[in-house]
Amino acid sequence: MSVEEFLRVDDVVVGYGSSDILKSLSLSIRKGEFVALLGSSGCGKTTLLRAIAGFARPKSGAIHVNGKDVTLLPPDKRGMALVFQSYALWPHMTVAQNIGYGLKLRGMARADITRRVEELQDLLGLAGLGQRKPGALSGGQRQRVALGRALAIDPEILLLDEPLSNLDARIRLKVRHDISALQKRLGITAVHVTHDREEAMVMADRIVIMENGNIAQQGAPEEVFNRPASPFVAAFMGAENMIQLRGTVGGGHVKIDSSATNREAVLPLDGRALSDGVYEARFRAEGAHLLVNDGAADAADAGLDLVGHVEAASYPGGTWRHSVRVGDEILLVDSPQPVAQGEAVRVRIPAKNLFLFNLGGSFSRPRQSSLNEGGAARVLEASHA
Ligand SMILES: Nc1ncnc2c1ncn2[C@@H]1O[C@H](COP(=O)(O)OP(=O)(O)OP(=O)(O)O)[C@@H](O)[C@H]1O
Repeated sequence: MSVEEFLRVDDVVVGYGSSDILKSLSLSIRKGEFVALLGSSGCGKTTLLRAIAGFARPKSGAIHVNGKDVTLLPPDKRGMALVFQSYALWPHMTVAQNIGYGLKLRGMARADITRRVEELQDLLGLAGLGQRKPGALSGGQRQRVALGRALAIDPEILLLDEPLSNLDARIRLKVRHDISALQKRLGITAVHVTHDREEAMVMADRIVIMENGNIAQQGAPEEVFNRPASPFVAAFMGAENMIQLRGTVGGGHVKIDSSATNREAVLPLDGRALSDGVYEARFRAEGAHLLVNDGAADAADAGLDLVGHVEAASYPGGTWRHSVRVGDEILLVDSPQPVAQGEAVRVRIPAKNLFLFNLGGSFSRPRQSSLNEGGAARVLEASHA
């Protein structure tokens, strides 16, 4: 185990009954690192968190913390704390009693518990609320009490299972910030499960994108966002516009053949692993420019031009969003100005905003990634490590 690694998950297989959800998954996390597990519903994020916490026993593989094998240790012997989306606070206990609960279980002296609870209340902006019951708190305050209860036991590792998903948008931003600041200040290693891409981007040092019980890609937020390794990751990171192109590779460039729906383009390969053939191209609505199709020469910078017409425009705020028909595809493209329905347009995608992946076989319409199928509510243990 290298000094860098603090939490290591080695080839774990975890399943329920005969079906394996995590299929030989490995992951290592540095001390003090904040890792977000991101992925579509049912891909195994919570299962991984539960395995780390000790609530799901791997069929094979091992989990180490600071060099020690914890695979068979019960949850309360792992130096970890888990915070759920449902706060699971004791309704009959006060804020102070909830926060101090784990310490009482551990037999800490009453005066020490009082001191520690007060410290945590101050740290979490809950000073003065110690005698309230959870029913008399806002959602954000309740989640901070849950966090306080988790932190009271001085965990080395904080496991967060969508702790913000029950909060309204404004409070969510605040608690998001609070958790990040606290985690950095205390130097705790954190693993955070979320569906929310932006939340993962702003909170995490590293994002781990999961797909069907495997890791599809991991890296710093900007790396995963700007250099997705697969169509799935690109789509998951918001590049949901998808078209097919044909091209050839040579001299550090990829030459995109012209077609009924795109002009010829020569783009720098820029590290893309491509070979001649058919490509799945992906880009974000905000990554393209919408130009009235006036037949003007291409701009000097490398990019791809698609040709189509506007089918609809709406104003979600900030910029106008257009549905643009390009051949058989409907693409979403943002623009600071509205463009009228029926207008012929060019969709210009700068090379750096275009994600290209080789497609095996012939020129056909690939299956759309289904990112958020399912979504059935899960029932989690209302206990914490
Ligand atoms: N106790 C269980 N018994 C049987 N199957 C389960 C159990 N818990 C989870 N599963 C299944 O394991 C798979 C992965 O579930 P998991 O909760 O890890 O996914 P997730 O990525 O956290 O999903 P979500 O984002 O919806 O919370 C799903 O197909 C789920 O139905």
